[in-house]
Amino acid sequence: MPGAAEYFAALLDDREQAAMVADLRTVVARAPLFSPRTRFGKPMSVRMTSTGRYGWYSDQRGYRYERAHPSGQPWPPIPESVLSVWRLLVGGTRQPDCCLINFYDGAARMGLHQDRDEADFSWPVLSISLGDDALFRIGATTRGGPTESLRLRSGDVLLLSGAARLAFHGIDRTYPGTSSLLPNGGRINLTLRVVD
Ligand SMILES: O=C(O)CCC(=O)C(=O)O
Ligand SMILES: [Fe+2]
Repeated sequence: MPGAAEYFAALLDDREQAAMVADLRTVVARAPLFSPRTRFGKPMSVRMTSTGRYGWYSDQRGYRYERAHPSGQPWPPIPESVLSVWRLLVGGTRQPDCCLINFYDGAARMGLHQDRDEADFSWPVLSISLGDDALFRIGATTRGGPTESLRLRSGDVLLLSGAARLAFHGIDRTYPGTSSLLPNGGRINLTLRVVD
């Protein structure tokens, strides 16, 4: 893995994962999942919503953070079960402003991209995987370089900091049926970021 990408395999035990999923159920009831569009107007295969002061959003005007869900309601607060992982790995000096919730059904994927809609790249990006396994690919900070693949499993946590903060990364596929955490299957990824 490049630079300072840190991988914590099975950091969350079954009980912690189940508690997180219960919290996320409450979130999605208030701020339903939606399919953002790319700048070309094509709906993304991943459905998403957010919690925190900001939510990540995309449409023909491009990638950005918004203060409200598309419904107009503010995003729900980031669940404590999720914040505690940030405190453990990043510390308590600052909280994340956004926890993006990505939901992948069996066909969803995410192309190689950098996370660069934030103001200060000295804060890491923390990513939590729940549900079905996924094939994560990570490369260098320039497009087109060599990449490495890693199978992310439920309860795994990834921290992209330092040289890895701007590494290109994406999800090539998920592996349906590899986890029983989510009753209807699929994969959830939580991405915590400091925005401004
Ligand atoms: O699903 C993942 O593991 C990665 C998600 C991601 O890269 C993002 O939302 O920016
Ligand atoms: Fe990303």
